[in-house]
Amino acid sequence: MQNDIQEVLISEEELQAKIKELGAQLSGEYADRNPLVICVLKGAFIFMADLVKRITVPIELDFMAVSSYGAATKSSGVVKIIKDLDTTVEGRDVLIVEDIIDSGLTLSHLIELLKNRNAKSVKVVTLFDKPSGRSVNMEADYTGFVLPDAFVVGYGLDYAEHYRNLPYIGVLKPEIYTKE
Ligand SMILES: O=P(O)(O)OC[C@H]1O[C@H](OP(=O)(O)OP(=O)(O)O)[C@H](O)[C@@H]1O
Ligand code: HPA
Repeated sequence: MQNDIQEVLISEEELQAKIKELGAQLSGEYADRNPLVICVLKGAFIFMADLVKRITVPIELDFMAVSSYGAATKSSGVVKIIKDLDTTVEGRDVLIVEDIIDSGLTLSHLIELLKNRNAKSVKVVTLFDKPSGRSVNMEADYTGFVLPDAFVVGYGLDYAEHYRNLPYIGVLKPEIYTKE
């Protein structure tokens, strides 16, 4: 698995230091608001677990599974909801936890959905942002790292469902996916 990685971009230690900072910022923003913190599965599962341990104020959690990449390195453009929330968002302060914003399609779809369901506020924290990939206008409220134009894996992010369990973020060797 490690042999398929061209370069480690962000180490485990750098990830944890940034997540601690984000947790402190969010604890300030959401004190006394009991936000509904929504994990966008599958990619954000590790970030969600590490982030909520760094939030020191009361929160509630929920999970949504969304997919648009399949076994590809470009978004299909069709955002499929595979698992919906268990909780109603009406009147709630909602914080979406994403692993990466690339084209922006997943988040623009989700934000519209949650606003249509009458959430009181919808904000986004993303660990990674790849601005070079954007096809729609989309900015997170809180961002961990800005990434270069490369397909990355690890720390929850996959290529064809593999590499999610790498503890760091790495650039995948292009020969792994050029047969697409
Ligand atoms: O900004 P975008 O171009 O929409 O890309 C970002 C989304 O793509 C990935 O999810 P994917 O659809 O691969 O599903 P997964 O989380 O199950 O891997 C990632 O986890 C984000 O949710
Ligand atoms: O660079 C990426 N890697 C893995 N999953 C992704 N989903 C959007 N961009 C990426």
